[in-house]
Amino acid sequence: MNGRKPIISIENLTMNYNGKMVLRAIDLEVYESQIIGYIGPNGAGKSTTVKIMLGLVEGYLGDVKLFGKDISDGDISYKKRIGYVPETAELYDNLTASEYLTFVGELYGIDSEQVAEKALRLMKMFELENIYHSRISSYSKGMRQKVLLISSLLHNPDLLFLDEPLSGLDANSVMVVKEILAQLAAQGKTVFYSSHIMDVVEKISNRIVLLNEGQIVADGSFDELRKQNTEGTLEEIFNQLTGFDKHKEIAEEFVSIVQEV
Ligand SMILES: Nc1ncnc2c1ncn2[C@@H]1O[C@H](COP(=O)(O)OP(=O)(O)OP(=O)(O)O)[C@@H](O)[C@H]1O
Repeated sequence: MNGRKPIISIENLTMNYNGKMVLRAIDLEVYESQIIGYIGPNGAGKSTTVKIMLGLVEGYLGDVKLFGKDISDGDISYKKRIGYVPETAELYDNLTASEYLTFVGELYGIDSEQVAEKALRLMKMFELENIYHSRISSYSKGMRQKVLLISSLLHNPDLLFLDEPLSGLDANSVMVVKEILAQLAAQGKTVFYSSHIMDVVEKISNRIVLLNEGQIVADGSFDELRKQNTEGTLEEIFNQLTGFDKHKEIAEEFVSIVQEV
């Protein structure tokens, strides 16, 4: 792609859990400034792919390179260039956001005063400065999500992995976060984004990768996917490419069981 080097380069990635093939020879190259919407049915293998890239899952076959270096070569310095927002995070409830974010920033080697100040400024942008010194246990779901997002960005990473990053956010906050991601990408950052919310993926990603049963079954911009498929929305393309057309029957049967009393 224009002679640029890929930020993520995955070749022939195969993963097997106790004899069950979860990833089947995936090839994927991701370039800077791309916002990848990584989608697929439950159990398709999305989290497994991300966890392998984060160095959290071993035992895979194939090659995974981040920033041009093989992640299995023992040098984990690449992790300093990565930010990660997991779907379900272990936030330390008994800490305040100030304590938590300072702690995370220090892990990334940022001076504690500097990180505390940066974290407070970022909290202010989300109108959370008043609770900066309150325990996270008192936060709402959306507030926690914002703290997680801030924590993933404190060290100004080049590659951001996000799992349902808009989960729990109100409509206004969604607009802000979508814009933040777009602007980060415009600055040359790469965003790898897993979500089940199709209309958000449709709008936010400049490239969509659809995984089904451990294989990539579609890869392109939303417009490209729409041209290749007869269906209109991303939700409909998703249904079509994953061979799912039973939502009405399933709902009818479900409701009829509910009514059996
Ligand atoms: N540690 C594990 N041990 C055994 N099997 C696992 C493990 N982790 C995941 N799997 C299996 O691998 C498959 C893919 O799981 P994965 O979590 O990657 O899917 P996903 O696409 O992220 O799904 P979801 O949309 O539900 O989050 C599933 O069948 C799951 O049961």
